[in-house]
Amino acid sequence: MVFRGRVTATLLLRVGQLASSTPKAGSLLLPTTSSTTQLSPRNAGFIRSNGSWRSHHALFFSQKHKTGWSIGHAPTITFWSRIVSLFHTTACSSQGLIYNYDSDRPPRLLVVQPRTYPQIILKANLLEALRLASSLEELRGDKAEDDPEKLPPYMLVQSPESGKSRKRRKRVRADAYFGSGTIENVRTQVVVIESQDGLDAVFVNATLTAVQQRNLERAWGKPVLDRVGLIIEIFGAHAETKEARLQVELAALNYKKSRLVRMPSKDGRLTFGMDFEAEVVSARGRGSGGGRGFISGAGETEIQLQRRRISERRDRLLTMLKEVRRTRSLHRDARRKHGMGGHGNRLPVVAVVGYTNAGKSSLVSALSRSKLYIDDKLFATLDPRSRSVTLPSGQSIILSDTVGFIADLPIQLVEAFHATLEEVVEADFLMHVIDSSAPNAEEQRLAVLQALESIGVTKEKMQQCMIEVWNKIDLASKSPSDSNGIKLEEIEGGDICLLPEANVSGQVSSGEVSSDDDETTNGVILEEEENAENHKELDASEYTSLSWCSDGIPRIGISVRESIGLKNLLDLLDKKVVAGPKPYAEIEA
Ligand SMILES: Nc1nc2c(ncn2[C@@H]2O[C@H](COP(=O)(O)OP(=O)(O)OP(=O)(O)O)[C@@H](O)[C@H]2O)c(=O)[nH]1
Ligand SMILES: [Mg+2]
Repeated sequence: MVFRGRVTATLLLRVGQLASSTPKAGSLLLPTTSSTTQLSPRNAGFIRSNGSWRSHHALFFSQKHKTGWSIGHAPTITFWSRIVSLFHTTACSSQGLIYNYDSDRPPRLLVVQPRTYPQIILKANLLEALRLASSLEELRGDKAEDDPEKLPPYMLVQSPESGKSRKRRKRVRADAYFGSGTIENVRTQVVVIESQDGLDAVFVNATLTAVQQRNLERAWGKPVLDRVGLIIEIFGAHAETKEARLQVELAALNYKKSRLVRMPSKDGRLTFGMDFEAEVVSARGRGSGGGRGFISGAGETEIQLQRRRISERRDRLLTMLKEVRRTRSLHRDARRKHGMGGHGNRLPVVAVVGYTNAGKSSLVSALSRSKLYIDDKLFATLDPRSRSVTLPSGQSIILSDTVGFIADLPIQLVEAFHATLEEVVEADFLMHVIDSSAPNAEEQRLAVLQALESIGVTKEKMQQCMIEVWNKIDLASKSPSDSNGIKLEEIEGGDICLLPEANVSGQVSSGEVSSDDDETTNGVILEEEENAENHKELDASEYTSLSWCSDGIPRIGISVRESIGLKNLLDLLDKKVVAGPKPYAEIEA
């Protein structure tokens, strides 16, 4: 047995060959994927008497590494259990990064979705919001999307940013984002849901300023998470490696820095931080020391102190990240030069990019015949993983699975994950995976292209080095969002609250709530028709063979799940890699 490093951080255990059998209640599980195995709160656990996992950490691991479990022999259990309980204690006390929830009891959220037009985009946005909200729920072990009844309650509300007419747009209220009618409608629903099922927080699927967030929290009497905050929180919950955890913490710090608010601390004193029912104050206005005006400056105001603390932590994180990245970069270079089938030659790297949940990891796994972590949830992959693949011509390449993008990707995450995303910028070729079954596939495609541009991938590189892979063509003709227990028929009225189907009775209250909306429906229909042209459902058969986008990027339709089109894709990739970076039309000519 070998112990290295600090006990609370990482414990490396040499796990012997343990008896392998069906897990029994009370057994301690240890992963045995290799002789040296990392034991952390997420990869060791007990089985309860009813057969379920004792904690979500263990469940997390069990989902992720379906192979390689062993059951410890009885005499070793007491020893191991002490170690494991130590980790459980550490893990169970951990909290969210942005919003202080107990990781053992992720928050129950009410999703507030501002309306977007046309309806198909609203459907897609709402589905995404629900998936984001249930990402934290999944930590409990429930898979909300498998069961519509477990979807969080949601409300469709008037959007100040995308009203039905140009006149209504840009009416975002600087102090509270929404209009007073909408705020009141949400408040009513918060009270109803709270009294029935309990409610911890409200998730607004939009980007809010600190002041807007604080005022909404006051109006609704609940903590409010905006899109950026929730995405960072989900990254935090899914981060596994040291680098990912450091990067997420950095993103959370960047987010918090711009949102320092005054709040009651545990001892009742008002202090600065990020929390519910806090008060935004200016740096000078209410500082505990330093006086006012030109005589200020003696000592440090409270907000300065908090900012300094954040900056110091940020510097520490950056130093730690630098070290972790240096090691990873050395490994990467070694792998490129010698590792996978090379004779000292650098293998071409193909970065697999795309919207989150498009099927990137599934594709890399299928092409390389290896097992990467695949899950039907947003941001399943946070660390780049590389696998080698031999193309039909005999040329070997490295496929690099990457973190997924999302529309309105928080800038804090882009900055923090800079090094991870650098792999994409440096890659020789890009394989852009698109979920062709998504109702807003085209919007997702554009969001990814925009994100790629923002991290430094030039348009020229996209045209010369990219292949578009339209995945999930087995689903493209179905409409998955319709079967998710989401009801949208009633969106023509005012703000509506919809609960998951099992609870809907008596809760659909479009007639009872007041509305900010003073529009006639004429404008809606016209605009929807105009836009609908651009958002036609995809016809799967269109893409089963190679075709070209208008900008010259080759696109091909596949289904990883049904193994359709994978051979064609390899042939296309082969052509592209052998020809080198040039527009596909030139390769064909
Ligand atoms: N129906 C269908 N499902 C697929 C296909 N390819 C992948 N999936 C499913 O899509 C879900 C997401 O797959 P992943 O490979 O984890 O997606 P990803 O793009 O790596 O997602 P992130 O890492 O979260 O960004 C999983 O449930 C897969 O089983 C396909 O061709 N057809
Ligand atoms: Mg993935």
